[in-house]
Amino acid sequence: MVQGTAAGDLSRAGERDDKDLGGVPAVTRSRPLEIRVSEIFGPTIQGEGVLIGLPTVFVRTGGCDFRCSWCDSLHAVDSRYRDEWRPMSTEEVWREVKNLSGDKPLMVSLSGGNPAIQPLGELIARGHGEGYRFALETQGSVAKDWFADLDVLVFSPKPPSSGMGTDWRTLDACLEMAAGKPQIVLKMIVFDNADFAYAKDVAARYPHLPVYLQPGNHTPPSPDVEDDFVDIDGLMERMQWLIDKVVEAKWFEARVLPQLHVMLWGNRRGV
Ligand SMILES: C[S@@+](CC[C@H](N)C(=O)[O-])C[C@H]1O[C@@H](n2cnc3c(N)ncnc32)[C@H](O)[C@@H]1O
Ligand SMILES: Nc1nc2[nH]cc(C(=O)O)c2c(=O)[nH]1
Ligand code: SF4
Ligand SMILES: [Mg+2]
Repeated sequence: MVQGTAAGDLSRAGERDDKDLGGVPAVTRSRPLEIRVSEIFGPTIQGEGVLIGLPTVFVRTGGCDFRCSWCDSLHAVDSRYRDEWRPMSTEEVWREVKNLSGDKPLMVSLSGGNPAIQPLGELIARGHGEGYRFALETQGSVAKDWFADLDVLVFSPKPPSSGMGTDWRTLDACLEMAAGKPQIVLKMIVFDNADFAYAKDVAARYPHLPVYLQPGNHTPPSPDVEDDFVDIDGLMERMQWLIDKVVEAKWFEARVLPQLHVMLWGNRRGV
């Protein structure tokens, strides 16, 4: 299907492969949009945030417009690993999801990398037709019109420790795109006091959104190292510190959750 959007339209960023001549598409797209996939795995449990514990298949897309200092999924971010990423049609991704779930509808989590830079609208429509549900994890740096078709949208704006900035206009645009159907939540990673203050600021800006706070994993995996060491004691200390902060601030609407999959399986991929 031809996506007839104007050049520079943020809602379609990353979906164009036609030559652009001053806003006039010179080549009509003749093949379906392809999704850049790093890995598809599951069912496992959702380890983070509002859907924690729910059996889920993950579609992790390749490529990200951010480079967080502590990213735990560099194999889906750093272009050094792009040889591992597969361009797949919606139908191919869909077949793999169905195969993994044994044809029984369940929650599909779209993560990455930044899945918002991939053409996922058709996949969501395809899955909905068969009773599957879709959650998206994104930092809120790219807005897409298909956000409105999701079931759950997890915004994870990045705190100071990540080394990334926040473009509030883009975050606002993402929220506007998603207005209506999806359940929208904030999931914020906290490593230190500055991150905690940032999380409070974001929550104050969007007071209608439920807040999930997640202690940062200071031992994220390196894609080049086999050893998947995780400092669980350190994670639990940070978790307790974060709970103390929440209680001290009387922030009684916030929920504090660990990364359950990291506690269970460490930094292993595909779980
Ligand atoms: C790998 S990201 C992919 C989706 C999207 N790019 C994003 O950041 O929301 C999925 C989730 O993992 C979180 N995350 C990444 N590295 C982490 C770390 N070292 N400790 C805790 N959470 C982390 C992100 O903040 C995000 O909420
Ligand atoms: N079990 C499990 N839960 C997760 N929640 C968010 C994940 C992610 O990397 O996006 C993730 C993941 O990789 N595994
Ligand atoms: S935005 Fe998400 S995937 Fe991208 S670098 Fe940050 S944590 Fe990793
Ligand atoms: Mg992860």
